[in-house]
Amino acid sequence: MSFLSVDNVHHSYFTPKSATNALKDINFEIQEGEFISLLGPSGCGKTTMLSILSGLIQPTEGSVLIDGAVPSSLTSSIGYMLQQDYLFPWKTIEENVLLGLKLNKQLTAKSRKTALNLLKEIGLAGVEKQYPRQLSGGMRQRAALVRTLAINPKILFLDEPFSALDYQTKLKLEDLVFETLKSYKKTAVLVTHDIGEAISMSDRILLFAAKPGRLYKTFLVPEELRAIRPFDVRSKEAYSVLFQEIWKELESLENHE
Ligand SMILES: Nc1ncnc2c1ncn2[C@@H]1O[C@H](COP(=O)(O)OP(=O)(O)OP(=O)(O)O)[C@@H](O)[C@H]1O
Repeated sequence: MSFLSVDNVHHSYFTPKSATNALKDINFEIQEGEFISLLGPSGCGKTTMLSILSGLIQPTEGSVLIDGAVPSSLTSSIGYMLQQDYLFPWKTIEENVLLGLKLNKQLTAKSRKTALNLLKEIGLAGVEKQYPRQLSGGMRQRAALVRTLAINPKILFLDEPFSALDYQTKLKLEDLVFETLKSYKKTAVLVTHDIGEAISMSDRILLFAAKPGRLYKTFLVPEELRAIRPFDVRSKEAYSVLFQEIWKELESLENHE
């Protein structure tokens, strides 16, 4: 059995005057430890898919199972990393990082030590007593990642977590997040508009199309690219080949709109 399964999911948004078919006939599976990207044009249902996977909304039809259970956004088995870091400005980095543990009643001497060690591992030693405003955007996103990992979630949902960062910081953080998630053997689903980011971080890419939102095509990232860090992936020939292939599919989708 797969770690995560999506069976015949449909989702529509209803307003008094209209109904939007946001997702139609979605079926896919994810294995434990896999890194999957959801890629596609604006409005193809990526965010809706992520909200359904994380239990934030219920699909109009169909079902999702994660580790045998219906996902719930209220459990600590699901972690998020979003475009904004959502650190509390009045709390120190240490307090922010430990907050999830506290709220989930998981804060012990051991879990505290693990979280603070992770902060060091991720290059944030010495900022524990500082406030978010004293840190750069990239450092704040790293702190947000530690806060997410501290609760030891079974799966992480990453909703364009690098899109608000400058290009250099984004590339560095892609490497760091990739290496951290691989070393902790985490399953992850990334929503992105960036083909390069999807190829360099993922094991598989699910390309969605719009109107109605649907899973259009799946791309398996070649083994040789999966074994190396994202920055190095970008200089490989297999990367350029896959980039062109996905680009052409996106262009043909736009021409059919
Ligand atoms: N709360 C809502 N009410 C009504 N329609 C919605 C709602 N949220 C999304 N939609 C519609 O559902 C469709 C899918 O939207 P969704 O945000 O999931 O796509 P997306 O691929 O994440 O887009 P983007 O890349 O622009 O963020 C779009 O047509 C959108 O307008």
